[in-house]
Amino acid sequence: MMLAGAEIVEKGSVAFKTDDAGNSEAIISSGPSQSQAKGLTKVPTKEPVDIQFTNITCTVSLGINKGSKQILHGVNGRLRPNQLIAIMGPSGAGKSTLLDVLSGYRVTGVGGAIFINGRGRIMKRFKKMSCYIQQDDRLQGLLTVNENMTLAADLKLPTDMDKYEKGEVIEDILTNLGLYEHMNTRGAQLSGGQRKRLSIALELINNPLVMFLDEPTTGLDSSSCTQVVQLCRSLAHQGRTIVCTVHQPSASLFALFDQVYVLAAGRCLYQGTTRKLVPYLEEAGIPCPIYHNPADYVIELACGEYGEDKMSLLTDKAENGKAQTWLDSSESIPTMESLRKQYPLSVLKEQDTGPGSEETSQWNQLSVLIKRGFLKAKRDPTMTHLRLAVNVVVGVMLGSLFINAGNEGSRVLENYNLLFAILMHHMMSPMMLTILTFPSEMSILLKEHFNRWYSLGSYYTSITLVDLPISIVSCTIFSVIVYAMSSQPLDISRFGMFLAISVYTVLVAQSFGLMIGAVFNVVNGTFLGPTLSVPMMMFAGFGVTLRDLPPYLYWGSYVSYLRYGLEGYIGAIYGLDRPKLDCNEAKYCHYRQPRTFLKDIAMSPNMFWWDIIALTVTLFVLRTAAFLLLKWKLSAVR
Ligand SMILES: Nc1ncnc2c1ncn2[C@@H]1O[C@H](COP(=O)(O)OP(=O)(O)OP(=O)(O)O)[C@@H](O)[C@H]1O
Repeated sequence: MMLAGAEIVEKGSVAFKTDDAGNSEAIISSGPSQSQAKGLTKVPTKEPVDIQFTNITCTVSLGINKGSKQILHGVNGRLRPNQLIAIMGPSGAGKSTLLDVLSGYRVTGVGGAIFINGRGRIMKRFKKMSCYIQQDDRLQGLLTVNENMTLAADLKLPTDMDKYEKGEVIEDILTNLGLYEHMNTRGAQLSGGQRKRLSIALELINNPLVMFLDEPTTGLDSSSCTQVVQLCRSLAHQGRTIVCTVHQPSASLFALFDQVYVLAAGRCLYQGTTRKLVPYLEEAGIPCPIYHNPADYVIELACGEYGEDKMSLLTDKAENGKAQTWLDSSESIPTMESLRKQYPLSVLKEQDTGPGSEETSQWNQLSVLIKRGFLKAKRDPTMTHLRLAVNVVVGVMLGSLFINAGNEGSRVLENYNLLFAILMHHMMSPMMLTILTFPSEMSILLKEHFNRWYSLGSYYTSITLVDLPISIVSCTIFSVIVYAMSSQPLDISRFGMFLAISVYTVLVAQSFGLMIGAVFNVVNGTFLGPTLSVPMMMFAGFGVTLRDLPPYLYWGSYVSYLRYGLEGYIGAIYGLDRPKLDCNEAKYCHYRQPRTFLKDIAMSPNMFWWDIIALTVTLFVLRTAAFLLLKWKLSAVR
């Protein structure tokens, strides 16, 4: 039991003091890193945001015939402005779920009501004033801190602001967050604490009034934890409502929060100030032992270490979050009605008539995203450098293996194998590269799109446009090498046809990879990509000619883009009435006449333009399907 007047000091930075009336209060001494975020000059000028939530439930489906699971059981609460609020609780208590629900990130299976300044939450309006920073730092690792900030400013600040004004905002934020000295460090090279601060800095650019942070201290050492929480505290005291989930804070860290919301198995055990937690527990008849960190004690209670009955006792006492007696200045907390009067609808008119879902126009988003895409491509060793290198190496290898096979009548079958090998190369490398790299891009897309940086349409168009020149350049390098080394006919129109088919195959394969990467994770995608490509190869007309395909399987040749690719190559190399081939290397030269070969493989040399049309339609269908799947995925994860 805590004695009146007793003082417990942990790590020299915080003291919990109980006065004669039994009120406990945390005293923060000048611990480390008090200097962060002394105050942004660009403080909120809009009204602070008061959040109230009632009877929040969240149920998730466990799969077909496996039923469902309720994570949140009708919790209630009040999140006041100017407060740094911690959602605490043992692992699995539902902290992240509650944060997902409050931020609007999770919508499926959610019940209850959320009120913003006394009115029912309208998501479009709420998203304009809030941001959500998830646990894993989803940053552009290839870009420096300054580049990350500049691009975010270009996407989130009005386009009529000049670069000097934007620069001032960036400087202000970076200086306050202690990142100014690391301006030129790439995201991937920052420490955990710096990455966390950069995640916060990026969202601060458009000055949100409400910030949700999922476990901002996880994985950080105690000094970085204090820095990050100090920073959040300073930002909250500038008029923001900041809500974080935390696992088990030390006493000193705990004292930095203004308000705590304790969850246990989806129910609220306590909602109130950090100072009032000890008296609350005392009043409930389960006092915090002396020399015990109250944060640790309440988590132990929430874990059920002192019995299930204590948990129910606390849930009843907190009325599952309805009780507001333990909040700061509880007697003067405005009612919903008075909040509505304080913020009349006419005040909201300005917010509602502002820019649409995103801060800037689609054109601006597209141009900024293209700029970012090219910057990343320039530095990305996998997507660009390795891709170019692979095309050169594979080109030289195939060229050496099939050297001079293109104009020799006795080596026509070898040349046919070469054309199929080229097709495989153009199918596998872009498809696998996309399947392997896109899921990591996906997590960044989810965060940035949710926080209204840009629309999905702008993002999708930008990745398509950025990749196009890289695909064309690498394909051209490969084609020149292979075409020359294997001595294919020296005719510019034939080479043009060969190159066009190659580029189309790369683009179609990449779109196929994008469809898989948008829906599946790396492991499943790596399995599915090659597996689904096998039927495409079967129906290409290479192993089994199109003539020999059973009639009931003929449809397969229409959906296989490899069929159009192979037929297009044949048209380019052996079509256009190609004259007799040389027969220098063998006495018997069965395929001296290209016509004989075309008859044997059952392919028409005059289908080139049909093949191009078929590949164009396939490309359009797959690109549209990938976009729709991406759109579905963005809503399905929520
Ligand atoms: N989509 C889901 N399907 C099934 N169970 C889920 C799903 N999402 C969350 N859960 C379960 O709900 C419970 C609460 O999860 P949540 O992530 O909110 O907990 P938490 O308190 O944030 O935990 P931690 O501190 O470990 O991150 C956990 O038991 C989790 O397994």
